[in-house]
Amino acid sequence: MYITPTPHNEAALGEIAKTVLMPGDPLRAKEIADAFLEDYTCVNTVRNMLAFTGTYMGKKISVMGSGMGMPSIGIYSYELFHHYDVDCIIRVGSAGGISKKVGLRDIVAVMGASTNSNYASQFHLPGTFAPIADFSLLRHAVEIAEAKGLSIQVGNILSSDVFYNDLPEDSFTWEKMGILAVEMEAAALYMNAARAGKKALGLMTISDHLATGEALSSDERQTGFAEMIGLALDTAVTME
Ligand SMILES: O=P(O)(O)O[C@H]1O[C@H](CO)[C@@H](O)[C@H]1O
Ligand SMILES: O=c1cc[nH]c(=O)[nH]1
Repeated sequence: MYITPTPHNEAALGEIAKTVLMPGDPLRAKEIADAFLEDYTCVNTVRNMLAFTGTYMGKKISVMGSGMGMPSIGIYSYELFHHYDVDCIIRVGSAGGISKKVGLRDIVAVMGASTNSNYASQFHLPGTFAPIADFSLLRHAVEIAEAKGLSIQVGNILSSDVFYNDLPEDSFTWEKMGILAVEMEAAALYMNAARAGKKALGLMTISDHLATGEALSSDERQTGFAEMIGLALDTAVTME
């Protein structure tokens, strides 16, 4: 049974599309709607976690902020999957490079999301869960990126509960396991999708590199993110 609105989302059932793009920043959701969607309306303003629904290449698409961190995306993605009958969420975020294999502006398609969070404990599993992307979404995104000539890496990332780590060198401990980059939401999104029997994918643009200290300027982030958003939208449309 779908119960809307929720404590965090004032949209009515049907006002949110089956596919939702989720950046961490709700203002980026507005920028995405402005730049990519046609005939869009704002369907949520609760807590300023803005959500917009419009069309892209004739297909109904929503874009909504997730907030930062796993508790936040945990709430919003749960409600989208369970209360709004959303089928597919594509997280579009920034990430800090850990591996030398990734450089600034690269897009990382998140095949697996390792984590230092205990988000999975709620599922009472007799072991360790491996949060992974929906394969069909991942495959389409990689094929489209390659056709567009985008610089894309596919692999495992770290979804971290902390941005400011008291032991910054911890990040590099993950590198020996092939971790490409660090962000703060994908693992919870993938777990919620798995539990709901729905689809999720994370696409990240490398905005800074922990090993080199390099960081994109705000203008460069804008351009880089536009490539990632276009990729996410083209993937969403192809999946229909
Ligand atoms: O750019 P977004 O999507 O917010 O993602 C990254 O940026 C935030 C930290 O600055 C965290 O949410 C992290 O996951
Ligand atoms: O979570 C994040 C996102 C971008 N850059 C980082 O270093 N960490």
